[in-house]
Amino acid sequence: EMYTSLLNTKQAMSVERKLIDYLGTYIDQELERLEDIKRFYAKVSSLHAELYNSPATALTNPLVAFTLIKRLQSEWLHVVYSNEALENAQALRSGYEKEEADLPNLEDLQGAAKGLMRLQDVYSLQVPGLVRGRFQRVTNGRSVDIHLPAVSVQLSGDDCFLVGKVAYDQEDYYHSVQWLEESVRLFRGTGSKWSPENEGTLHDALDHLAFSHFMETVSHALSLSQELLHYDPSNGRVLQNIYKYEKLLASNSSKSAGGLKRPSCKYLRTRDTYERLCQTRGSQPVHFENPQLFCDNFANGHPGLLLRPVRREVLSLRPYVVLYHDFISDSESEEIKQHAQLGLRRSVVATGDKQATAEYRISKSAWLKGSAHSTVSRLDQKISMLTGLNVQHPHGEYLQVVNYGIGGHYEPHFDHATSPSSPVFKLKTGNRVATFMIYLSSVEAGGSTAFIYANFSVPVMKNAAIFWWNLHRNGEGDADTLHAGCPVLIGDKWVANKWIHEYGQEFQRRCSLNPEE
Ligand SMILES: O=C(O)CCC(=O)C(=O)O
Ligand SMILES: [Fe+2]
Repeated sequence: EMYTSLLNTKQAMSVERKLIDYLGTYIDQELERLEDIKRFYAKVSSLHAELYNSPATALTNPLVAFTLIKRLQSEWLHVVYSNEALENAQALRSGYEKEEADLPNLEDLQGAAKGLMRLQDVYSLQVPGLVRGRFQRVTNGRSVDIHLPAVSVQLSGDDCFLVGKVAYDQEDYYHSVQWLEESVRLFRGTGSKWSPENEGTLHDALDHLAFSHFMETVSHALSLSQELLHYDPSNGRVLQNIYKYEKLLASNSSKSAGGLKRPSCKYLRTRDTYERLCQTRGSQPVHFENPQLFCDNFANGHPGLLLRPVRREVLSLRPYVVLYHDFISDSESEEIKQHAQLGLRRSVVATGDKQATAEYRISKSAWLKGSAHSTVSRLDQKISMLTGLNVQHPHGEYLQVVNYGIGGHYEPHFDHATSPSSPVFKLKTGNRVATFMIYLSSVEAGGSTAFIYANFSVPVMKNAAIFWWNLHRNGEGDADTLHAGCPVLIGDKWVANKWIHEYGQEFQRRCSLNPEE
């Protein structure tokens, strides 16, 4: 699952470098082989040009006759039945096979394509812009670059075909139409010139695009007719049409088609806010408007922090969210990422009493124990000094280091358990009362942490950390903490989570029966 973490995608780059070397060797050998064949061709054809005028005399020379017979008995045979082409191809293939275990699989490709479509949606990016390597949005009828990446590439007709096909196979005609339109445009532009690397052709793209348009139109027709039926419930003609449209859709689709709307609207209730917060950071906390939001140098009265207090910024009171600037140093960040590398596995989420992967959390994560790494244990101490909380296992979970991949994200969620059977309770130290999250990297664009109901988002700020309470003082989950990691638009985002549990904090955070606190 190389698309779920940029670290793995980086490793893919070195695999391709090796493949480039194999192909280079192959081309050299094939050119040499063709040179040899050309030499034979030139030899034989020039002999014929010389002797053609007088073949009868020429063959009276036994040397000429002998070489003719030899060529026809043996030389041509060797040239025509040479194994060299096969041997060269075989060498190329065996090089490729050596790397096969490290190559992305179909799931990676589909995951990467879905990542692109996610970025398209969340950041309202235009497909024609993306295809030209630009990150653009339409504002007041004009395409505006929302970010200029340091490096970029243009996509080919086949690249777009693939993204469109991934959408198509999911019966997501909203996306397939947009990507296949671009594919058709680009394939037409190349005059259907054959390329050995391509999977699709203009024909394939047209075929898939036509069907996508058809499905889109029928479902549009269906939704318009349903609206009409709402105003005119006894209209028999409309009823009949609806029946026809539904039959058409059902015969061409296993699920009911999503139609013109964007698919996967599980989070529809919060989606618009989420996307707005990802795009614009929402209505950011404005300190002068609310004097209770402030910045200070904070030592928490702890001797360990007195000489080096941490710059604290209170971002929100409900829920209570604070940002600690420069909580960690560059070298500590690098060390943590280094330690985590080998342990990175696809991130999971709690579903019932189990842990499972999910589309709504695309990243890889690793757990680091303080007892195994002195940097981690120093961070634990510093978190403890700042928050006054007991973060020792099992009162705090091990440090979870997360690396996001292509369009990697974590859709709106709670960090605390919302069901009594949640795996969070396995530690037997209660629910996750607080979250301390450290940003171990910066990003070029995207990837903010969005607090949906609180209506603000925190941009990725390298070495800073945010802290918030997940639970009210009465132990109930605080619904206002609903938050998300926005998809990373450009960059390599790393965070580390320290989840602190209820038990062990009884004297640091007193409980209360007041559900407001
Ligand atoms: O990456 C982020 O900004 C948020 C991550 C998060 O909420 C989590 O890992 O629980
Ligand atoms: Fe979270």
